Amino acid sequence: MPNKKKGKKKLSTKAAVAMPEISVAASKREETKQLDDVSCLLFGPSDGDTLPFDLPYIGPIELVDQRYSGENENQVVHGRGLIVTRDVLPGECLFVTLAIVSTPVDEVHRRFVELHNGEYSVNDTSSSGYGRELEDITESFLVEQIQTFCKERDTEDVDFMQRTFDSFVSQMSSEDVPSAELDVILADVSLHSDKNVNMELEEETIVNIIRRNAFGPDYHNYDTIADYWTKNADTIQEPAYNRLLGVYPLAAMINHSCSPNAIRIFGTIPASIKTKPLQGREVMIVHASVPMKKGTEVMWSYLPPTTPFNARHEMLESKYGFSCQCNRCVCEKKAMDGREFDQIAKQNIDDSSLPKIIQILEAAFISNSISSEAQRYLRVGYASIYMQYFNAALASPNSTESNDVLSNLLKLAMQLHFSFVSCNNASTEHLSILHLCYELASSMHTRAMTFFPDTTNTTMSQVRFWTEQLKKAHMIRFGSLGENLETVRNVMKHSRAVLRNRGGWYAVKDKFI
Ligand SMILES: C[S@@+](CC[C@H](N)C(=O)[O-])C[C@H]1O[C@@H](n2cnc3c(N)ncnc32)[C@H](O)[C@@H]1O
Repeated sequence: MPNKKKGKKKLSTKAAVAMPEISVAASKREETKQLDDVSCLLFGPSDGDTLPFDLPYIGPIELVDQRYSGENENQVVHGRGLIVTRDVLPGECLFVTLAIVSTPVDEVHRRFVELHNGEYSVNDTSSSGYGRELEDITESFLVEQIQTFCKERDTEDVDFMQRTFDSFVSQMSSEDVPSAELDVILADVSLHSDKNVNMELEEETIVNIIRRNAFGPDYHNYDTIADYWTKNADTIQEPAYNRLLGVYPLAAMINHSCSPNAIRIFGTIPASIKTKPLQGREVMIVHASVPMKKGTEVMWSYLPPTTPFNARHEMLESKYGFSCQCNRCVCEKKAMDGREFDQIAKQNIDDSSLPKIIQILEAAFISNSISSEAQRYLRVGYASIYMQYFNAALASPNSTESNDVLSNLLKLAMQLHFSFVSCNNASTEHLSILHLCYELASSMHTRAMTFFPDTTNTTMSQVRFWTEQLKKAHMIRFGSLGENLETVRNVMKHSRAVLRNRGGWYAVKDKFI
């Protein structure tokens, strides 16, 4: 994406191009009622055939363009981006946007199986190694779809998706797109196809656009999905996702921070609803994950938050072409200053050495007088080690030994939880930690009931504490979900099932029992 010049420019809000049924966003933006409950996009509308709100939903956000004005040469610029137009609280919905192209999971699965004729050389324990191949199939499928859109744009009856798509491609493939056209993306409606848009895109250009702007599976990576498919008799029973890769133009305007303030989930508009162009389409729902002051830029993380500093920088440079200057990076860089945390964390780790390594890490944070803010950021970067430790503790056979070990683990877990709250609140990895802590606490409670009945009050309050934290994190990520606690419970069950049974968050894929 071009970062041409520095400075910041707020865009004017022109009326949206008139589009039947769904062209409501820009012109009505000011009066739009805050959307709190998106559960109908996750579980279907209660009346079965109407959505209780218009889509796309544009909440308290505005698009800004930092490419063209040049006020301050030293200012860090991210190109185009979104800001909030008022103060917002965690869990508030910022927008719901529709995918303009996506790769339905059943079609990708069909191609994957076809390629192998249903035969794979895998063993039961290790990763199947088919992840890269699955990614290629998915990506080329998306390229095909985009090429089809490009070809069909000249026909008389160009539909809503094609117009939106034209607009998106024009924004992404040219260095010189006038700012005013950004309103089109914000409104999720499109330029008219007689605009000067180059649709003769090389495959390489499309792949570049996809790699920087399409959104892949949320809880998973391609390896875990390929593993699941190759080891489960070619079925895609109960997929936790309907598409593997999707392009959501408005979401593609969001810049990266390693300590983000927004979080996304995906949903599907039920096929049963009456509004035709929307039926069955994929949506992305974005919520604030921390409090934001009016004018703050909306940012999320392009990488798993558990990636340590050096690895994050390499990935952001090579894939997105920028060096991150977010608060977390600045803070961690200062704290690291020649210290070897990475070396400690990279030691040959087996289950028995985990407590020692964590002890050394924690001691190193303290002995080097690392600020508590930096400690939290660093801890999140090394969270995989903590997860491994908690998993190992859970996996150990029931014993009559005292609950002290588990209780110390929960103290550590608490620190990690608070670190996620101030660094990557309600992220997939945060939810994983919370599910795990809940299991640790339950396991402590079960042991206490059998061996230490005097302590069951304490252990029960631990279970309650972690249940509450789980609920809170889910309600930030998924929104208020109405007033129906059953919906919240379902969402918690869903994330737990995805993470636990279907090889979710990959850093814990081998265990998480
Ligand atoms: C998905 S796009 C985000 C929208 C982009 N700013 C634009 O104008 O199209 C990703 C690109 O935005 C820029 N970007 C995102 N986050 C950034 C950051 N923290 N610092 C510098 N550039 C960033 C990079 O050029 C990156 O390849």
